[in-house]
Amino acid sequence: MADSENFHFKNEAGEPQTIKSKDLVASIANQHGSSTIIYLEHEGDDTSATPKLTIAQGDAPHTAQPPDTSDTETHIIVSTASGTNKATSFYAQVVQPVLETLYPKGHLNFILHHTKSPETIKELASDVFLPTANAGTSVRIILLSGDGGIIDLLNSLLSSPTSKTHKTPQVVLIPLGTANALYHSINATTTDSTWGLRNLASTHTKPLPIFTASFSSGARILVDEARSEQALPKHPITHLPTLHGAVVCSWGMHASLVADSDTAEYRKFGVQRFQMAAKEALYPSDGSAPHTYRATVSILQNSEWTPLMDDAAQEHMYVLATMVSNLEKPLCISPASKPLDGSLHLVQFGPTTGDEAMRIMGLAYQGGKHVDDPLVRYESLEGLRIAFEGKEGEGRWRRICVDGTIVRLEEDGWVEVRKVERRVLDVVVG
Ligand SMILES: Nc1ncnc2c1ncn2[C@@H]1O[C@H](COP(=O)(O)OP(=O)(O)OP(=O)(O)O)[C@@H](O)[C@H]1O
Repeated sequence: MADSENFHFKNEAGEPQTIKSKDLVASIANQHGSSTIIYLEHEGDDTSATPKLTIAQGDAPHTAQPPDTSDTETHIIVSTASGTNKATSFYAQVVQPVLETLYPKGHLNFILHHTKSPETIKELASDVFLPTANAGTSVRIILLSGDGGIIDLLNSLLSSPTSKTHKTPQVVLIPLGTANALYHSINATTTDSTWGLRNLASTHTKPLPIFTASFSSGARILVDEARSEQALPKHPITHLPTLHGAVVCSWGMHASLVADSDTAEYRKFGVQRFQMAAKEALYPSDGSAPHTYRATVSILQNSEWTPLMDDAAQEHMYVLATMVSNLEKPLCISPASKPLDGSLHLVQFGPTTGDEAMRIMGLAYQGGKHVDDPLVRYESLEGLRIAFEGKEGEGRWRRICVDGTIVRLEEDGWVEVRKVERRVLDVVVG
């Protein structure tokens, strides 16, 4: 029997048991004619701590029927350096036993990959997943990573043309990164506390909406804690440096704090690293005011580009276009965005004091109340363009964030973001 909050079952001794429905991964029929109930137990209120997995036998209504996997090539990617390096132990302690239970025979054919470098996921996508999908085989990728893993998949899958027989690969997101914006946005309206494990038995998918960011020719990706630079992939037709994203493109305070906090030292602090870097940027050690960011920002609405404001008034602190509602589980950046709805929203505010910026961002952590603040501009759009036109001398103020990747532009550089209609990855949903 299931009520909305609790799931009831009888254990092997016939004793009644109750668990929270949100912790139930699946209740499935087993070969003994009874049920196998898979659920998680959380320690205290710390939702970031690895939960305890329980697999019980008993009598229960069935909530899932794991699909036949014989026609699908299933890959598991464990992104070993995501978040606080927990993906390896989470796979061994939680994901692997769940897969063995859901797919007693099928899991023997699943192909397991542990990442060895920042290139592993990109190489798998271009060398294995794309050719397999192009040959007309169904590919399902179980991805234990943060947003970076999805972006790596996306960009590599888009780097070569697809064939006539191509089948869009599916991805099951298991959130093992720092912010996990895409996962938390897809699940913003659900009460699922199973770290995406419930979707391991699901056959429902939705296309992942994406955007394209095109850059001026001198744009470079900053890597290795900004100690080195990399060229961006070039678009096959426009030949412009190009990145594809599914979460966010930002400049100003957001891009700076993502960039500044992407060091081994900061990463140890998990999701706190973003707020720590924000404080450093907003309260410079010399006591000066936070930086005023200067560039011409334009928005695309109803197929027309319009500057956000008069050129002389173009000063900013926060400029961000997003396809998701939540940048972190508690940080609702765009309350009007619904899961995988394909919308793009602008969040912008101008130069202000550190205290005011903290107040505005504090409202975002209260369910997205910042969008009602008079200082914040919030609207739906089809594209965003940021052109520096020599207005920012120092490179650190010309850093753009595309889903966590940091791109530094030239003094007269520019970036243009547009939604694109292309089906590259299907996300498995509940
Ligand atoms: N073994 C490894 N060595 C070096 N880099 C790795 C390794 N494994 C994964 N990476 C890279 O580390 C990055 C991890 O990014 P990911 O987004 O998954 O985690 P995160 O940044 O902690 O989370 P989020 O983006 O959700 O905040 C990816 O770019 C990935 O390619």
